[in-house]
Amino acid sequence: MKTVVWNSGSGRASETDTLRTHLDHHATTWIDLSETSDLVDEIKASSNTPKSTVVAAGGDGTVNAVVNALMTIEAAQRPSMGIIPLGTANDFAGTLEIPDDISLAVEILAQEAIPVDVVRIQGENMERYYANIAAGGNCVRVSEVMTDELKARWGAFSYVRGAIDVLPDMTSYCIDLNCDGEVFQKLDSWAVLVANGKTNAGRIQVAPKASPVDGLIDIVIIRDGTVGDMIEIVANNLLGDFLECEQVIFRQVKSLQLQSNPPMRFTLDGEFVDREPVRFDVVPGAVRMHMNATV
Ligand SMILES: Nc1ncnc2c1ncn2[C@@H]1O[C@H](COP(=O)(O)OP(=O)(O)OP(=O)(O)O)[C@@H](O)[C@H]1O
Repeated sequence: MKTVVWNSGSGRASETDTLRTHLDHHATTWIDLSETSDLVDEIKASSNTPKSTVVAAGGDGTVNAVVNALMTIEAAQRPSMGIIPLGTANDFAGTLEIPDDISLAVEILAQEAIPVDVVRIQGENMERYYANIAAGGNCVRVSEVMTDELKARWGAFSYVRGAIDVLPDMTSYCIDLNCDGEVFQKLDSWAVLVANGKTNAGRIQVAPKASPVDGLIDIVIIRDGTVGDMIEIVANNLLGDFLECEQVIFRQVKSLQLQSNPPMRFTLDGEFVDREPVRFDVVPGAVRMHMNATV
């Protein structure tokens, strides 16, 4: 039994009809994320056994919504999860090596589901989950300047183009961190990434060593520096070894506590969160996902 959560606002939503032709014979319930007022209730009504599967047919925002709904279901009853990458960037699907081609992605749904980590994020009166990456600080400002027009014009380079726009006006955040007991105080920083998946903002490798099945979150802190330092980080990021840069702190941990002045805003799986997170914890193997078993 399958429930498909699709999203008429996702980048490749026009291909949902093709997906229907592949899945309709599986007695499938379809829920449009942008129409539903209570995704949790609808999922619980249609898929409430560990033998059922909830498929997120959309981008990272849709994956995020499904993960949060599934985490409200007791672990022993939690359905497995599949992903059909019908979004624009589909960063988490990329980490799980799920192909963009719909018929190939549907074939992956038949593979055995593997327990995948998710991350719990907490702040004042706020608790939620994400699958891929929480990006805070100036990354959020880059996301803000990334208009649809800029994305269409610059494609895969739109994030670099957005970073160049933000460069002259970067905010410096003074942060205190506790990474599994290792304490850092008053670090002047530009950005904090807390990663379960490897890529963000359109397949940019911001956490190349992250694995969603290792029981750890990858913390990447980009320290405050000069414009030259930032250009070096971006250039090394494109070449793939930026974790070695002097301006970068990299840790793999189970939990992170964070305080920032000024308060640091975050995006979770590409969507803005309105409250400041203060704690991140990996929840190992929380959701069984159909994926390429070699990941
Ligand atoms: N939980 C949610 N409820 C309602 N709408 C959502 C939710 N999450 C995301 N959206 C909105 O749905 C739209 C599409 O999101 P989605 O992330 O699935 O596709 P995308 O943006 O094309 O893909 P990607 O994030 O991979 O680039 C966005 O406008 C997003 O703001």
